[in-house]
Amino acid sequence: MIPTPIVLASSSPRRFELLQSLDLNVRVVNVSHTEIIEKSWPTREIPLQLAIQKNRNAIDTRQQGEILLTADTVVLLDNEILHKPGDELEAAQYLSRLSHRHHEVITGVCLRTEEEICFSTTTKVWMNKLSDEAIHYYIDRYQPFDKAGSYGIQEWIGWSHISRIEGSFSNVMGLPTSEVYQAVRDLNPML
Ligand SMILES: Cc1cn([C@H]2C[C@H](O)[C@@H](COP(=O)(O)OP(=O)(O)OP(=O)(O)O)O2)c(=O)[nH]c1=O
Repeated sequence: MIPTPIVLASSSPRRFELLQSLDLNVRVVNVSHTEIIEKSWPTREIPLQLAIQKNRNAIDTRQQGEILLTADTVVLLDNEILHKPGDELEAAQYLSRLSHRHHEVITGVCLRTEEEICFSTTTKVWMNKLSDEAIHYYIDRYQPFDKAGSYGIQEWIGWSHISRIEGSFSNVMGLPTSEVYQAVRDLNPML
């Protein structure tokens, strides 16, 4: 396999690990991006638009052949976006809203060389009932303030309280790996 160089403009350690698991050659560049959500965007399109916005705003240090990759993950519940919680109270509110029902996780991804491939992927997630005790235990121990919807499927709460998903697991963690791999191949036929 020819290691295609990916320039990851993201501060998410999960995205870095997931890309590395694809045996791709990844380097990370700093991001200092403020997300601006425009009112005209349909709710379900927000993660895609944010991924595109992050891509446009990233400081482009690409060498020839490198692919600039950006992404954005949100939780969608009752047509409302749950981003990262601002504090413990909001984290607890999000988790009690997610308890005992299903929701969607949408990740927008944007890859750019001379061409651009941008798309979004949706995963449905079924959360069991979360007691107040479980919610407070999870927030205290795992501090999920860097996670959309205040939870990590890859952490205790996911292993113990998520009964089912429909779609990609890695998408919930921040990157739909098989679709990213296909897009990388489409941009680089040498792979
Ligand atoms: C729902 C869920 C989200 N997440 C994470 C993925 C993302 O890192 C984060 C959502 O925040 P994002 O705004 O998508 O990404 P980020 O701020 O971490 O990184 P950057 O904008 O620099 O690329 O939530 C999990 O790790 N597990 C989960 O189960």
